[in-house]
Amino acid sequence: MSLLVEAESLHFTYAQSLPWQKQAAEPSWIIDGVSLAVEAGTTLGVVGESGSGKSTLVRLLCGLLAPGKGEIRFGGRGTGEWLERDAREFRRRNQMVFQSPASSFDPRMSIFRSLQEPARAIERRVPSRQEVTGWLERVGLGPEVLDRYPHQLSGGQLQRLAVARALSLGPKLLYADEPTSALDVSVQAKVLNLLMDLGLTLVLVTHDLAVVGRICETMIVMKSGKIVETGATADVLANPRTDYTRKLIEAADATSLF
Ligand SMILES: Nc1ncnc2c1ncn2[C@@H]1O[C@H](COP(=O)(O)OP(=O)(O)OP(=O)(O)O)[C@@H](O)[C@H]1O
Repeated sequence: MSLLVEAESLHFTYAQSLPWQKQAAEPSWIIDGVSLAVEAGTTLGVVGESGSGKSTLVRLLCGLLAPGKGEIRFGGRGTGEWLERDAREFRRRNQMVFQSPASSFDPRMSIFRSLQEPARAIERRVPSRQEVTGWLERVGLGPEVLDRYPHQLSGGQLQRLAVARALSLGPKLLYADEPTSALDVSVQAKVLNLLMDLGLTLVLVTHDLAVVGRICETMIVMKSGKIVETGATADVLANPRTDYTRKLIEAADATSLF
């Protein structure tokens, strides 16, 4: 067993007091003492009601936000140290796919140019058309999309392209924040199957417990910035220990399309 990500007693708040304001003794934390571990090659599901801190937690784990207290380690090394000494390598290994495929792409750039961007920015090189076409194969798209612009593609195609772009740097870990919630039901399953088949370590934020049941080995349930339940997905779903989780499961059963 090898742990890829470990977080210990993470705390975070968006509130930043100005120098002349008195610092509250203890701020109200948006992420409030979260500890977790993600084993390499597995999928962790992050669920919880709206505003419980799921997206904030993911942004902390992938280094887009810095914790107020606590520690995050990636491959055994603190993210602070990664970002100070090897920020590019850290970014290369940790990639994200966001909820809204349309806003993930610059409307003024062709898809070809957009897909070249991470390699230009992180690896300082310009990938060839042939190389980019190879990335498209992995997500089941043909080269005809390369000369199009985002508005000329469907949400499902754009989300596949967002996955292709995230994979272009050969990440170790993919964070996917509600990657299918902006998509039609008919294409949700396709994007999920794609994520499942990648064989990568995946942290998946979703409100859809049916999806977690299908593709995540372990899960955490968040409420008000805290983890209220964690464990093997099958155990948590079969024997929820809190009313909160039970209600999330009931709500999911009522709306599940799987
Ligand atoms: N940039 C920000 N500045 C200030 N507060 C924020 C910011 N982003 C999120 N918040 C607040 O932090 C809390 C957690 O938000 P977060 O987006 O992490 O929750 P979430 O569980 O992902 O919610 P959802 O399921 O609705 O996306 C919320 O109270 C939210 O209003």
